[in-house]
Amino acid sequence: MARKKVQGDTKLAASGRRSLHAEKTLSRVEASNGDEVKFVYCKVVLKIGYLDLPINKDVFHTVNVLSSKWKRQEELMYIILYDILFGQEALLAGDAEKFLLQKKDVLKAALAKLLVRKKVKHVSDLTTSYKISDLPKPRYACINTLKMDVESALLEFKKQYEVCQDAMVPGLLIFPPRADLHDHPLVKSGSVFLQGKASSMVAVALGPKPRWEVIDACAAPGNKTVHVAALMKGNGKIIACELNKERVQRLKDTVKLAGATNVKVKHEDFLNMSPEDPAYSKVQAILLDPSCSGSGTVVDRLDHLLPSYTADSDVNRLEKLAAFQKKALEHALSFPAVERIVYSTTFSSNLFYLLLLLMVLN
Ligand SMILES: C[S@@+](CC[C@H](N)C(=O)[O-])C[C@H]1O[C@@H](n2cnc3c(N)ncnc32)[C@H](O)[C@@H]1O
Repeated sequence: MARKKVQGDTKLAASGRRSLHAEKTLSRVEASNGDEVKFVYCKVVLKIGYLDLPINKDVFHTVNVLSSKWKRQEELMYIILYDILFGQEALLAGDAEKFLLQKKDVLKAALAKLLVRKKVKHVSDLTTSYKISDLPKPRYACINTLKMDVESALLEFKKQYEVCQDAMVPGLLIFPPRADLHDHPLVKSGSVFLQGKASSMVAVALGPKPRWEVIDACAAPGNKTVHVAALMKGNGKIIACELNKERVQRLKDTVKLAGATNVKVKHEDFLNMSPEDPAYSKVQAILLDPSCSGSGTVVDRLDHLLPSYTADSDVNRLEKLAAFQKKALEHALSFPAVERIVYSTTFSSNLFYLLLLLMVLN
């Protein structure tokens, strides 16, 4: 069996801000390892740095250059604006980049005005002048299309909330920041799952076809498992693997509540699932959402305020997690029929990101 190797593009994962621009601009990356060319297409899907966002918003607000066409792609505009204002490399030119590049001088002038208005000299001072807590965060909920269609869910929610559909993730609804949906009947019945935008992109990025066999390698509590099941319209087969006994029960409960009958829950260490086992010979896709530091959500977690927190314990934990993630990714790559892997994790640099890599293998 040929062993697939991640080549070259792992640096995308680590290259921070530039890589975040890759979503719309990187279409094909080839990496050669002698006679093995395995990693042909890679896409970094999510990319909003919380700290840059308010600056970019203020700049756009000041210059008002976005036509309605570009407003519909606002997130992409923020990323390109980031590159124009703070990037160090030449931009790859698509239509969106060309459009904003024409406004480069106006945008830079707006940033200069913002510095004056905020009474700071440098952009780094500007960044710290924004408080994360000042950013209103919308609430998201993902419709379980195994139980309910999007229109019916919208009709129901609109009785109570101002709600709209997300432009990027089908079936994802956006609610106002303070909407509390935990006790909503549609949530209780498993027709809707409370899942943030980043998490909701994972199954969509995997893009499973209804007849596929899929492994969800680190599955509990199972929100992504049931999202994959819904995208497969309840057909095909999902093997949902979970190591932790208590969490296996949670996973089973989620699957049952969602009515996802094509999911087989396995209480096992993913690393012990043998790629040579005939039971997995037809597995075409793997969703890999391994335990991670959550550092990409550090602003919400506030771990550093815990009495047990020390910088050393954090480093130790990160090293262990990183070693596990590497093993798990290598293991996923060793399944013979796998064509697609989505690897999802959070990481932090001086900004905060969730990283989602889609690997299409041949
Ligand atoms: C980030 S959570 C997964 C979240 C899940 N994908 C979801 O969206 O609901 C990671 C899970 O992987 C499990 N896990 C950790 N190591 C594992 C291993 N070696 N094999 C299988 N599961 C593992 C953890 O117990 C945890 O439940």
